[in-house]
Parts: sequence; structure tokens; C-alpha cells
Amino acid sequence: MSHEYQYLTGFGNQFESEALPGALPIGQFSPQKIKYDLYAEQYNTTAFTAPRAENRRNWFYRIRPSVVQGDYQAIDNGLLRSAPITEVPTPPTMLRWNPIDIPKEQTDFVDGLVTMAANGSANGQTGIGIHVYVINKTMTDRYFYNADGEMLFVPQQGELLLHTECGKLTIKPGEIAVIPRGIKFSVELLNDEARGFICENYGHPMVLPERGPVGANGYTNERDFQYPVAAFEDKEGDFELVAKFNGNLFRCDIGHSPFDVVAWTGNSAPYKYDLSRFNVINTVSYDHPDPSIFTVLTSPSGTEGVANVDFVIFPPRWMVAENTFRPPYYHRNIMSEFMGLIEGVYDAKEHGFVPGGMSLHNCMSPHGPEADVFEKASNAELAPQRYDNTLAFMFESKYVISPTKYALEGKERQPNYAQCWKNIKKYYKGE
Ligand SMILES: O=C(O)Cc1cc(O)ccc1O
Ligand SMILES: [Fe+2]
Repeated sequence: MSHEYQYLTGFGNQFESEALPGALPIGQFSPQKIKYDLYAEQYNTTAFTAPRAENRRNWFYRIRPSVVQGDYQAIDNGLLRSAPITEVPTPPTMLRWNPIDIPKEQTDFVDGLVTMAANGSANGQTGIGIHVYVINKTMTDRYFYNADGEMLFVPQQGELLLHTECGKLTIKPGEIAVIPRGIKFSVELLNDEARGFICENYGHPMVLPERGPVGANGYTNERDFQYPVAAFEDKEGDFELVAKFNGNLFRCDIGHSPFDVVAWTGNSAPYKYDLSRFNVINTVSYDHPDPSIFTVLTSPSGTEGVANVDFVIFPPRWMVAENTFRPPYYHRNIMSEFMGLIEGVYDAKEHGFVPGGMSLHNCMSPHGPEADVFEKASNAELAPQRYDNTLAFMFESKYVISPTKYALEGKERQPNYAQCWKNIKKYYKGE
């Protein structure tokens, strides 16, 4: 089943959209009365006083303001965790996981969140949470928002329809979406089941990385980011609103659908991006450039050039480097690297890193090509080669990434991961 929705385009634009003619006030945000007897509500994802270039906010024109809801009660967090992870010490061990199975029991998006790792502090608005969603049920009569951070969705299997306060957007493997902090949404399955990765960004909202001398075009192009148009429903019933707040889940009753926004304007709306539109720029001479050339989105940390988190992809591309060891180099890094595979094969790991699988190489922990890849790549004929059937990604962060107890002790962990480097031979024979 494929759905075509209408989208607005342009990363970070000041958009406006109305589902009924004249619902959006013109020339002011908060008139005494609004057409169709709507309520105005401001929603801020930066401080009021953030500089203009940084400032993010929407105005919603809705059937009821968000305050019309019940009291919150704590609910079970399931396998959802938040930073700081204190339940187990964080080892420097190189870690790898098989995909998490989609459950047999009916599991919707909220129940199907499994946290693999986190860093920084949800409360302090630094760092990230890294989750997998494994789901086989559409959220019915249930809505969700995350006060702890924006959520970057990286689908690996199954197409999703995200209903949000700003409208609807679909995402499938090969695409991503970002839902800003606090936006209410629900997840509808367009296939029987779905799996994907989520980077919950507690820090500065994602922006597009600079292009430097590359110029005015290339890498991610602003026009390829797609935002929903206003799409409201006027629905009443016994529903539930679930909030992730300060690391825990809470619920409250809500007697109406929160997707009652008839018009909105602003620059803090959900968006999607098709990763195949990424303009890949790489060497046409020699050596393996650093993977920062593949950054799609970055959350700055406040220190120039150092990310709270970078979202990096390893897309299909041509490899033409001459006199070069072409796979990723052997590596130790101050930044911590969490990777996942969406489809195909990753060039550093031809075995064991499978679609839906994940790995973690923390601050200063060594990693790089498995032994077989080294053998092959250091003897390969260096003709131009198309890397097809591959799409991996990395969440790279300045903060040490702490795996959860579930990640360390659960059945998906590959205890023998380090064996992939065991057969690296000594070739040196002295002078
Ligand atoms: O560790 C990894 O596989 C990610 C990575 C890829 C690459 O091409 C260069 C450096 C790097 O850390
Ligand atoms: Fe690396």
C-alpha cells in the first residue's frame, strides 16, 4: 500500500498551512476571535530569547487547546530507558547486536520501543537516546509525545504513516523523519510489521551541516526536506495521551483527538527526507576521507565542529580511489560511534553485521575492517567499482554512549564479536 501525501518543502522554512480557508490569521498570531472559533496555541522548541536564526516555534489554530486533557499518572517504562544509564557500568568493549525480533504479541509503537543505549542527560538536554522500534500494531485511541527530545526515525523494515499535529507523513526504509520535541503524534503501520531505529536527540535540534568549499549545493539540499500540510480531525472518545517526560512514561486521559489543528504556521514541524537524494561527494583521487562527508543532519554541541550527534549514512556510491585501502581505515576515535544497517552489506563488515543489526564502538575503542575484508581489500584490483546494495548509518556523538542492561545482557548481543579481528595476521618480517 503506498500513499501519496502533499508536502511543503525547504529545510527549516517558516511554513504556513491551513486545512480550511481563512483559518490562519493574517498579520497577527493571536486575534481576539479566530475564524471557525478555533483556539490559538504557541508551541516553542527554543527559548523565547533564542537568536532569530536559532529560534523555533509554531502557532497552532486548533479546535481545543492542549490543556484540555486529564492528569498524568506514571506508567511502566517497559524496555525504554533514558540518559544517564546507571543500571550497568559502561564497558569500552566493542559491541555488536543481531536485529531485535518483531514480537508475536500485539505491540504498538509506544510498547515496542527498546532502548539500546543513551548518553548525556535527558534532564540536562545533552546527548541522545538510541532506540529500536519493533511493532505489529497501529496505535489506536492512543497518542504520544516526547518532552525529552526530538525523534529521528530511521526505518529498516515496513512503511509507517506518522499522524502529527502538523499533518501526516509517510516513511519507509531509505527515508527518515524527524518529529520535534513535544509534537503529539501516532504511528500507523502500512504493512503488517515494522522495525527501525530512533535517535532521540536531547540536545540542540538537528540542522544541516555546512558545505564549506563545496559551495552552494550538494550533500543535503534544503529543498529535499518535506513537511506535512495541515490535516485535522474532529474526533471525540475515550483516548489516552502518553508522554515521555524526564526519562519516564506517563499517561493521561484525553477526550478528543489532539490532531485537531486546522491551521499552523512556524518552523518547528516534523519533516521527512529521502536518503537517496543525498548528494554523495567523495574522493576522486586517493585515500579514504573521514565519514563526516556523509553527514545528513547534525546536532551541534556548542563547541564548534563537535557534534552532540551527527547522523551519517553510508549510501550506494562509486568508489574510484587509486592506490588506496578502500574500506574504512582501522580507527580509534574520541567520538563514540553507534552504527546500524538498513539494507545490504557494509564494506568494513561483510559478515555478522546484518540488516537490522547494530554495533557500538565507544570513545577510543579500536575498530575497523574484519580480517577477511583486510585480506581482500589490500589485494583488490583498484578499478572503479559501484557500491550497490548497501545502506548503513551512524549516530556519532561527543559523549560516551552507554548501552542499557538489555543491550548488554539480552539475546541479541553477539558475544563473539571481537572474533572478527582474531585472524588479522602479522605480515611484518623485519628488515
Ligand atoms: O567505524 C566505522 O565503520 C565508521 C567509519 C567509516 C568510515 O568510512 C571511516 C571511519 C569510520 O569511523
Ligand atoms: Fe569508526
